[in-house]
Amino acid sequence: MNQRLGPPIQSDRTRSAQVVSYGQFLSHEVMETEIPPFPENDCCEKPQMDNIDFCFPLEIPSNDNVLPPGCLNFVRATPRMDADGVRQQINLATPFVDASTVYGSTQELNDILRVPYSYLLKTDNNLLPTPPGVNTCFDPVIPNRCPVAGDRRVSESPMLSVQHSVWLREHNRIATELHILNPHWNQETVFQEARKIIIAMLQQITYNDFLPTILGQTTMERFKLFSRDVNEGVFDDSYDPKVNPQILDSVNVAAHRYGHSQLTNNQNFADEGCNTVTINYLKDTFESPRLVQQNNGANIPFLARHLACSASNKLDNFIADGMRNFLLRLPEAPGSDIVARNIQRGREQGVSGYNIWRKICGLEPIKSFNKFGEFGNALKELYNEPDDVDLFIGAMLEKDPGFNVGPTFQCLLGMQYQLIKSGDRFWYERPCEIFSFTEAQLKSIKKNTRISKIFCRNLGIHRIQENMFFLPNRKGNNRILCDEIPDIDLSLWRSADVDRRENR
Ligand code: HEM
Repeated sequence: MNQRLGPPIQSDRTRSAQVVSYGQFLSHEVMETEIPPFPENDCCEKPQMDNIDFCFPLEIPSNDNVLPPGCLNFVRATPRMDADGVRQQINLATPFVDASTVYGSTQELNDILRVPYSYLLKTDNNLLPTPPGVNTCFDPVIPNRCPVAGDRRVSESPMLSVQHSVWLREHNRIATELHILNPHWNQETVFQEARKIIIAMLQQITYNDFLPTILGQTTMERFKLFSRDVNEGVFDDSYDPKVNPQILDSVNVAAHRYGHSQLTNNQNFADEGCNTVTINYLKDTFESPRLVQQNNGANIPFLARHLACSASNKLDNFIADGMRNFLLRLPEAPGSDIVARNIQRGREQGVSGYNIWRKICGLEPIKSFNKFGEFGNALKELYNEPDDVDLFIGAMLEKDPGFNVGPTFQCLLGMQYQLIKSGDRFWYERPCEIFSFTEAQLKSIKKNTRISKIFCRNLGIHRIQENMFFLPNRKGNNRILCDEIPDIDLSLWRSADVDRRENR
């Protein structure tokens, strides 16, 4: 279907590749649908292919430009019945922005990731750890060492592995600083305080720097997503115990997948001057941790500069070739097609069509194919009625004057991020005697957290634009020395009893 909807490359003039990669990291932070593993489960093989509770294979038509005609494997999400006997799916990740990508969503994984009896997370030569016996590699042919992180999709793309690496290093850096500042704290206290700071930084960046680049100012304000402005006060108690913070199916199968359109075909290496020095193709780098691991991680600064310096693709209905024709082509061709998978995932989970969601969002349903503009005719050949149009397809065709996701996805994502903020009992701005930051600490987090500084501190880069989600050519966002970018003041975590002892 998506071959009918347009060319694959549409460069964004303002957003950087970091917007895309952080978006993927964030989507993994809040959701992972449980799906039985494949290729172990092949829905193109008899007899399971006829088991409609388990399999929903795709049929590739004979006129497909790339994929061979016939059956393409597609395994349905693991089912669970709800109290009303309706089939539902399981989210293996915690839905909150709580750094589960760094620390894991289960105690069992957290134990694997931590150095025993220490405040540190495990590393392998300062790279993501590769503990023996834990195999997360998807690629059975290329002899990679398999990195482990809080989310098992860590190696889906090299850019994603960079996001995981930067937060792992930041945890260990902060924990080491806290230990130096407070030598009397036990290891567990240091670990948990560092974790609390990491979660706060992720929440601060997500809700104040990242989401506005996708949803736009108006939607941010409409859903009360921004953190409280430090000029109006530091703490904010947004917690509502009545809120159900789970991830909506419509967000899982469609709205949060908007980022598939932003991916470019390249994940290059860039030098200190932002020049591309090596071209890496997306289609060759899925599930390939070796690109990040080579020469003890020497490629990481080159990948990090690519994220800062290169443009993302536009938020629209065009999808890069690597994603729609060569997706996860492991160990060999044929690959898969992300758009077909997104549509199929929506259908297997019974998610309502595009027009229903427009109505829920207070938008007029689209009653005629002509209203889809230049793509109306293509849709007319593919669907019987406008009401049949799948959510992902219809919403990705919407245009937004600010070049953000269109109004339907603004509504769904706005709603979702409001739910996981107001349903979070440990939200970083909450005033609470037991766990909250001090006023000075929280103020420093709010004023001085920058994803660019976190990259500088941990990935060996020396110049970067302050707002890494936008390209450096934007007015007021020129590349500057890392030292010029503000930083959280960790000395605010030195506990009073340490000061007292030193003043004796
Ligand atoms: C190279 C980069 C990427 C690759 C290889 C990739 C690949 C995939 C694949 C294979 C799936 C499962 C499809 C299915 O069977 O349902 C998926 C799901 C998903 N993707 Fe991506 N994706 C990438 C980037 C992104 C980005 C940039 C975003 C958003 C900003 C995103 C958001 C999602 C979401 C929300 C899901 C559903 C997750 C779940 O429920 O487990 N992805 N992606």
